[in-house]
Amino acid sequence: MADCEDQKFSLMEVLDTFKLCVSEQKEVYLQNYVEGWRGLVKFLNSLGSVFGFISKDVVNKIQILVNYLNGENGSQYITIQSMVKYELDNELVDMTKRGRQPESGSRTLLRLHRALRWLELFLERLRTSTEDSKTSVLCSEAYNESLAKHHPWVVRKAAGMAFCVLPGRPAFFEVMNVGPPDQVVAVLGEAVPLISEVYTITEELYTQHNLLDLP
Ligand SMILES: CCCCCCCC/C=C\CCCCCCCC(=O)N[C@@H](COP(=O)(O)O)[C@H](O)/C=C/CCCCCCCCCCCCC
Repeated sequence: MADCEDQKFSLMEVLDTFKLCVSEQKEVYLQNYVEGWRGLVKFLNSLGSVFGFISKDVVNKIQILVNYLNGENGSQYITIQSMVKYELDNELVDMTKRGRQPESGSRTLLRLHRALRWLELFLERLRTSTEDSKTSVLCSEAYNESLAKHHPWVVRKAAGMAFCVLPGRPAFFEVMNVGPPDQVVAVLGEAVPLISEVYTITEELYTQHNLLDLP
């Protein structure tokens, strides 16, 4: 996991990983999903230690999923669909409160899934932003519309403080390593629907199995 902490972020790489996430049957490959998040963590790490508590949480969740993928039942974790089926069939998911199975793949992925919605909303705002837009505002609007409702006060407060030190839009665009702003906007136009597709497939799966409130 240490290697994903130092490498340079590339939006194109993240995009390519999310492209590979969805099969023709509209299943989501867990390995690619995790790789996509690894790429995003690189970006988070480039923002400095203020974002360390967020990065730590994501890395921890990635690691839980990687352990399942590499574990003895790894073949059940190839797609998000097979993971959910396997864990439900084998009563590996705590449905009402955290107990015997506090870190099932299904509940761990749900946390990243909620964060993916934040990402979708944030990138769409970034795509349609103007030169004088503030990334902290775009970020907190996207957060309040998605993840915030799942976080306690103290986490919301810490997140709000971190948003205040986000770099401005030009620095943000530069870190993406895509090229001039019009190219960044074009790539964001490609990225948002891809992320949205992964989000929608997962949301439908979790709705179908009544898993959207896993503790
Ligand atoms: C091209 C531009 C790219 C932008 C790339 C952004 C990269 C962002 C990478 C990660 C985003 C944040 C992911 C946050 C995951 C949070 C998961 C979660 O909800 N965890 C909480 C619940 O977990 P359990 O206790 O139930 O296991 C946990 O309590 C949260 C802890 C950390 C706080 C999370 C705050 C999230 C703030 C939203 C993201 C801000 C990132 C700003 C970077 C632009």
